[in-house]
Amino acid sequence: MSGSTDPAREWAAFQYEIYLNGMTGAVPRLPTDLTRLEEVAEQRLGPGPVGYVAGSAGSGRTAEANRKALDRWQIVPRMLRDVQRRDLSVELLGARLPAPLALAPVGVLSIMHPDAEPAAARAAAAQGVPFVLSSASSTPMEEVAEAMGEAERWFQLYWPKDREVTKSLLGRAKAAGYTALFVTLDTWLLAWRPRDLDQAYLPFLHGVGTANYFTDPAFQAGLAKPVHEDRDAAVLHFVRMFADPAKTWDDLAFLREHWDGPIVLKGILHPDDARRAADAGMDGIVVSNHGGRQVNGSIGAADALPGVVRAVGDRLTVLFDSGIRTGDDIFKALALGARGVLLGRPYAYGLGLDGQPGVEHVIRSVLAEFDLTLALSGHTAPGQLTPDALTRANA
Ligand SMILES: Cc1cc2nc3c(=O)[nH]c(=O)nc-3n(C[C@H](O)[C@H](O)[C@H](O)COP(=O)(O)O)c2cc1C
Ligand SMILES: O=C(O)C(=O)c1ccccc1
Repeated sequence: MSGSTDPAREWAAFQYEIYLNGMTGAVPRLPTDLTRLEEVAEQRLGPGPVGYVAGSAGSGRTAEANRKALDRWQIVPRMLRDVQRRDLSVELLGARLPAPLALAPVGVLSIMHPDAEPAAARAAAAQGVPFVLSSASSTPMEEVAEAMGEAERWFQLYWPKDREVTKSLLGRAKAAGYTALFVTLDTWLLAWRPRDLDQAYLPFLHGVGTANYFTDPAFQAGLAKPVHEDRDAAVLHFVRMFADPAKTWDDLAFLREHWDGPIVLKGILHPDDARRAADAGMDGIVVSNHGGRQVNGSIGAADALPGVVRAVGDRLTVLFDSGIRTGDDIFKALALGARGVLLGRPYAYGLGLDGQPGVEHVIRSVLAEFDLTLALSGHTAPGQLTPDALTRANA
């Protein structure tokens, strides 16, 4: 998107582009109701990969709770408020963004499409939306950065056991132009995930998700033989050092020491943990339950949001993910106090179904829908949204 146009107008114009394409026979290849992406992905993509992405922890209660928590709220539109000109832009983590949206860190994207992270990152860059690169990406972080040009990029860390590897990953991320660091706190261990267990499908065992490590000098230093000479040993080493369940709040000082940009803790659900993040001098948090992929039976992320915002909303940047599927979901998360949202599975499906254009379709659709929801309910900017815009749905 060129910087000179009004982003909100451009997203609304996408609606007409879709009509026109439809009229000339160039029908959109992906659903415009983004809640249908999963069903289409299930039909068209391989059972292992789509099971990995769509799957969640245990019996799926948390993924379900995420949807219920958002559906419990309903928007109460207001009339006659001059919504002709809208400005969706926000300032987040030191960056001016065209909209309160970023693509969530999703590892192992090559299981969805051979173009993987660089394609998703290019799609994000084309829309001015930040891309959060997973440390478990299937492409080295430098290559993804290269694909993005000057566009805003953030790096997500799975915090390794080994300090040298941690320092090395942070140094590389900084050098490659990633500005903010997202540290994921809810995935020191992979949860009990029946779809993957039943299909015996784990991407690492297919050698996916190790790119940042296998290219890392500090990681390589811990191997008896080079990666290409003993790949199995390298994978085993990766699995052992990839995350560290022994970490505590005291360890955050180490990250502060080795990262001079904004640090965001991802996976906060309890107000006391949010306070601890603020006390530790963190710049932001993501209220998230990892899309329901970690603790089955846990609180729906949107149910956790108001309490966290009450506790720390004025002390650090509160972001939100888990369950966002549509533009009205973004509206609700912002009205409940989030300053921005991350989108997870929907863009992974877009990538799987149509590569970079598929991700662009998802971003443009969700933002067009958000812009229209904002306007049609009487608002012209994300900063105007408060809980007053919502009501609890009758059970
Ligand atoms: C296939 C898949 C891989 C993921 N990989 C990561 C990851 O590498 N790092 C991370 O912090 N979160 C990861 N997540 C969690 C997302 O960042 C995000 O929290 C979650 O997808 C949000 O929920 P949603 O999918 O309902 O939008 C992953 C999620 C999925 C579906
Ligand atoms: O699958 C996930 O949810 C996830 O976070 C992950 C963890 C390690 C590697 C790739 C993805």
